[in-house]
Amino acid sequence: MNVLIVDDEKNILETMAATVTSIGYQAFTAHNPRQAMRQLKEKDIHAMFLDMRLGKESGLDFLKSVRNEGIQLPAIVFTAYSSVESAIDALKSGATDYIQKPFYPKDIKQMLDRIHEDRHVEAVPAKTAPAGTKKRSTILFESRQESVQKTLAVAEKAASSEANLLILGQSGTGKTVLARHLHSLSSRSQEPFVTVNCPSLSRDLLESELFGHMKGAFTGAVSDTWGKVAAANKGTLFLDEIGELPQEIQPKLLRLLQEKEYERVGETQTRSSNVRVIAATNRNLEAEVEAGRFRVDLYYRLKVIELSLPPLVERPSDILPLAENYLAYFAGESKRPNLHFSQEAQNTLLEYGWPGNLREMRNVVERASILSENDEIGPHHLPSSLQEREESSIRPGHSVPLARLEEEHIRLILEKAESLEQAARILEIDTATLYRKRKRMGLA
Ligand SMILES: Nc1ncnc2c1ncn2[C@@H]1O[C@H](COP(=O)(O)OP(=O)(O)OP(=O)(O)O)[C@@H](O)[C@H]1O
Repeated sequence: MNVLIVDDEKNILETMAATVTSIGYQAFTAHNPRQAMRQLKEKDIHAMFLDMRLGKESGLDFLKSVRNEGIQLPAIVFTAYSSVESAIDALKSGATDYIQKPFYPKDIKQMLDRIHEDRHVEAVPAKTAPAGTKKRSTILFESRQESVQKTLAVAEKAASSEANLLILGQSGTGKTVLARHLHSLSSRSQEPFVTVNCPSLSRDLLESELFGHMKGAFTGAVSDTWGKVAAANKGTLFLDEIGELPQEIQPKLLRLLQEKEYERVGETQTRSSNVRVIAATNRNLEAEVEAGRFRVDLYYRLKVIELSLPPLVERPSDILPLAENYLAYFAGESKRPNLHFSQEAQNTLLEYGWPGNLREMRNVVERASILSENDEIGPHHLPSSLQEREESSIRPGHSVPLARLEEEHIRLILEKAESLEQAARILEIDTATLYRKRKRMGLA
């Protein structure tokens, strides 16, 4: 991934370039808006770090002109000035995120890794797209699976309400993508969408990241700052991995949700906020509540509307459409429009358990599209983990009685599922029926 750093200070440019290179990405630098614009137009730049102040020129004016040129790459703005206005201005001028100085290499790494992962999600070319070009995307908000259709229908209705939303699902099932989608469908879509990743910071830093702090509030608090609650004002605050929210911060978040009020760390003045909260978790929050690790009142505040994204293994009828959609994207990227899966490859995709869910599938399809030497993707282009299953002679189309096929299918699903209830949902039969079948088959 190619990263452009735009700053008028030579030492920042050099340090940032060294940091970006050490993370494993390619760094390009520019001292002023003209140099930066030239690089954006001439090179294939995938992400940009930009200072608010570029000598006498404004970084945000430059960002606006970049957006006016139709260049849509992710842009992160350095804000040295600890005012909430600067963060909000940055987001309104088209910044994807902002980062306050001083920052650490791990902050840069986290941001770049996220952009790298989202690159195909956004599917936005860094260079100006000619007018009328259809934007390709790997994202598919359609499903043939009834459970997902229901979730998407509720999501569409809930998007326009002001209710807090809780998205549940294993890692890689698309919680973040859905949260962004909900924001884009809401009346807040023109305002910022701000993400806070709850487990990535220590308790103190997370509290300050959320609410901001006053100079001297804790060791390392060298200046006053505003947090992401302030930056998300009028927009959406996305709390990722909410199940990891430290217990000390939970009452403060509850107050924000209930009273729409908060205080910066180290300050007594109460501030009011206008944010809509979308939270996501891959944990069983109900169990966290029962174990006393998550406040029950906060849980109920967050889950006014709950949206559950099932693991891919519970969406068997979506496996091929999703894989085909990814393939169409990568085929377009590599200008090989006839790229397709062989029948055998399709069977392998269908039979795999997809523990990494949609994220894993996208990576598998991207890899296969790179490895295939001609237009057909065969099973040998798929990672060996997809083929490592017990070869069974009991398969559809083989000469086996129907009852044996049913038995084998139930056995495999029971092996993969986390509970009898989950297996019953996948099989679309009720739990009692599955219980009886399992007993009869001697699998209990
Ligand atoms: N609706 C979708 N259509 C196609 N691909 C999707 C969709 N949603 C998610 N993905 C793919 O899955 C990847 C992971 O999505 P996302 O980050 O939203 O998952 P997550 O549930 O938030 O994961 P984690 O809990 O690990 O943060 C995305 O980068 C994208 O490639």
